[in-house]
Amino acid sequence: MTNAIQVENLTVGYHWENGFSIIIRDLNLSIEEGIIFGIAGESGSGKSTFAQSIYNSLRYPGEIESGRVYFKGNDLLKMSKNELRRIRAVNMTFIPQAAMNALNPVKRIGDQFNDILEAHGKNIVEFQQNIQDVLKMVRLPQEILHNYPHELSGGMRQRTVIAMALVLSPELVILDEPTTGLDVLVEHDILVDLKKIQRKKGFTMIMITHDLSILYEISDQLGMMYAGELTEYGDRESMIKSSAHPYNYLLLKSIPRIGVRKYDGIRLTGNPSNYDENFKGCQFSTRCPYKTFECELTHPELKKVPNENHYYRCLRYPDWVRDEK
Ligand SMILES: Nc1ncnc2c1ncn2[C@@H]1O[C@H](COP(=O)(O)OP(=O)(O)OP(=O)(O)O)[C@@H](O)[C@H]1O
Repeated sequence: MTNAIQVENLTVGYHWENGFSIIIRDLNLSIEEGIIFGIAGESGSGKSTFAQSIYNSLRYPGEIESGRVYFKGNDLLKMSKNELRRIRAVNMTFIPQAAMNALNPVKRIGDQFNDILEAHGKNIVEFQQNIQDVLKMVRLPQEILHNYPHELSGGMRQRTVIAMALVLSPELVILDEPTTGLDVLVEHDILVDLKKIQRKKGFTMIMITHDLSILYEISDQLGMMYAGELTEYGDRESMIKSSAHPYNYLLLKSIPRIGVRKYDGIRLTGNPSNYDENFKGCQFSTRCPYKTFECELTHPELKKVPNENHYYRCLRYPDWVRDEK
């Protein structure tokens, strides 16, 4: 299996008046080509920082302290601005949070498509068919090319942004909360369509969202982020059937399901915290209902669930599962 992207020992933080705070510590992850990899976690866990870091688009006060991010064998973090410009949109693309609000308000959509093509030295006439194809894929009428962004609904603007990101057929698409601000049905439709497009085109998709239910619906593999660390990641089925980390388990339990009696077991309480450099134990232990004394002292190493493509950082697995029962 070839990797679309390989992240090694990534440590990222933000400068502030009194120093530098680490937000992501020593993160390692390989994402296979051609899959949808979802990343979930509560607000502030570092998902956006991670996405911007692997696209090498993190700006001050953010700074990548160390690490490597290999894409097609090259370390993205070592590339010059020109090299990055060459591969962005063409080989890999990033749809940041609230991207639909970043459409140019005074330019027609068609002209904005043309700007992308021009910026990458493509022949605008030759690529008109590509524009028509991607609009069809995201289920937008060709007429919107004559519209200004304000003439479109939020859902249509978001579909437009996705079409623009796909027009040059990138191999890797990173989406950060692609449907924030849209109503639930529109959000669901767009993400289901995105999965269909991904399957048809075969690109690798990394999708970040706090919406665990949709993430579990569309991802092939997924990871849970907590305080700047991946607490658990792996194949979707294994993550659903046998959560190895209490964080994933309790978040899954918190998803309300129609027709299913309300879960009345142990719940996730407390607020998420940032990565705490001075704390040597498991970052989740301050909220973990299954913790023991040891969890507060020892940082859990990454372990593998036997016979599964499924990894976790928990000192108490599988003991905590027995406690739950
Ligand atoms: N521009 C910034 N300056 C200083 N600190 C920042 C900045 N952006 C993020 N942070 C810090 O990094 C932490 C992680 O932020 P990040 O946006 O990566 O989290 P997230 O998981 O994507 O959250 P959300 O789901 O709310 O977007 C924040 O809690 C904050 O402490």
